[in-house]
Amino acid sequence: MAPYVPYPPGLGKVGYTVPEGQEDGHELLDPRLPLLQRADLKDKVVLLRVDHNVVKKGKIMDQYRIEVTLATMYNIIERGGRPIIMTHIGRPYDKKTKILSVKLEDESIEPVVAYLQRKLRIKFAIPLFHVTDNEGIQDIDTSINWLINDLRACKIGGIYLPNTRWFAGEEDKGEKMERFVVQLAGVADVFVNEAFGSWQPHASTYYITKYLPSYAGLCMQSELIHVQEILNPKQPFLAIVAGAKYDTKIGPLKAMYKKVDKLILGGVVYNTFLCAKYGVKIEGVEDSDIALAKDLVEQDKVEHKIVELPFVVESETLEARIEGKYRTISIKDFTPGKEYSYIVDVDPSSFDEPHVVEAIDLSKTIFVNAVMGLMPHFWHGTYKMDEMIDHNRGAQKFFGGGDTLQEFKSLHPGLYQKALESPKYYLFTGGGTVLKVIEEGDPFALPTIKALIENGKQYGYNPQ
Ligand SMILES: Nc1ncnc2c1ncn2[C@@H]1O[C@H](COP(=O)(O)OP(=O)(O)O)[C@@H](O)[C@H]1O
Ligand SMILES: O=C(OP(=O)(O)O)[C@H](O)COP(=O)(O)O
Repeated sequence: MAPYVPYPPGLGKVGYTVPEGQEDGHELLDPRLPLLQRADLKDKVVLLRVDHNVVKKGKIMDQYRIEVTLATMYNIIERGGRPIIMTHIGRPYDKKTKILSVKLEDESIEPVVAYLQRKLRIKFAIPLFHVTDNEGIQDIDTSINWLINDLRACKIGGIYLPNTRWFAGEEDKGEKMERFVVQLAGVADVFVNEAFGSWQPHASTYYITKYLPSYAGLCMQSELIHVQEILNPKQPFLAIVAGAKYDTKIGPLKAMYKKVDKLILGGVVYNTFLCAKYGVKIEGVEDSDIALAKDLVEQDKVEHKIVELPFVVESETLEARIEGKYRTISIKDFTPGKEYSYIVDVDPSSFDEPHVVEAIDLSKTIFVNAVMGLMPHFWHGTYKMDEMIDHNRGAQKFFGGGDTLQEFKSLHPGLYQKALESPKYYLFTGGGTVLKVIEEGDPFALPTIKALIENGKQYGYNPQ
């Protein structure tokens, strides 16, 4: 049977709850993208990939990325679908060492499931699979069939799979991936991708679309619409990029450089840039990473778009903020070969420098994927940055990234609440994904979205 349902007569083209013509930005979606609203869900087991990557050390840090997926869950259940949900938490697989380490206490989905149960008052089952510390989970074993029977019989509200990155096949490109993805496809009838933040082509985000009729969820659609405002920004356009995920951010950052009028860097990204530009050595920054930042340095010698934050905080330890063991240093004192301990924050006073104030105040669009310092101890730079950005009342402000949103919320709860309601702010669930969209020049060229479009072709999706 065709995996698509016609639009119900007399009701909206997009969703059957929203009258035609009133859908927010629907015309900005690629018509080839199969939409959740068009999926035939009745009595189907729906494999739902979300980005609930909100757990650190066993605790939920910010529920936002769970909350924004509730509409899709409701939609699925209300239309007769039975959900199996999955997300990744953290980065258990180290690409450099190629070691997968399962941290059962720290990176389990259990806190997310507990939250969902409290919030929705329905029961979720978490299947138990054999897991080892360094090899993760090899297989979805057939014991899951008991739970699927219960799911179909509505004895449970949903199944929530273990952290997708604990499965040996999730980030593999070979036989392990093939086995995992076929097993995943075997438990469901339909796949829905709601994980805007998870653009990396892994088994649960990308390869799964080769096997099941696949659709974009409601939050995914909204993000794909809004990210186009960054592709066509009002100028001057300022991007502030910081944080720790250097390996996935550095490539897209170079594309971002071409798009912006000004760029401010912080976190590990800035440390690496400083090493590449000034020839200094900073503890923890690897030579291979510095090499990747060299292009940016060369490009900036010509275009001068990077607004350097002149004062940074050096600390002898990463463990805590210990009086006497950290100090503010000026990049004016950098000379080639000079060695520094960890650089863990930008000093808030950097944001009082006239060239920095001007870059922020004159911008009409500001994109922020930036935790400026090592949390939780070195929050001062991020705190000041958020204040300075809000000070520019006229600019359209886009914050994106799990940690970026989490810190924004915890450092400025009032401002964060205001941002949720304000037309001047938009909060993206993924920061790296926004950078990736800029690199691709098109949100529908994200690997995960291209896969959904391909899937639509395969199954004869017709947007009319
Ligand atoms: N100078 C620094 N050294 C080490 N870690 C840092 C530094 N600055 C920021 N971080 C860390 O970066 C993390 C956020 O990075 P990332 O995951 O890339 O952000 P996002 O989720 O917003 O995209 C935070 O946990 C923070 O502690
Ligand atoms: O936190 C995320 O991205 P983000 O740090 O860009 O917000 C997503 O969960 C993606 O995680 P990944 O970058 O480990 O694939």
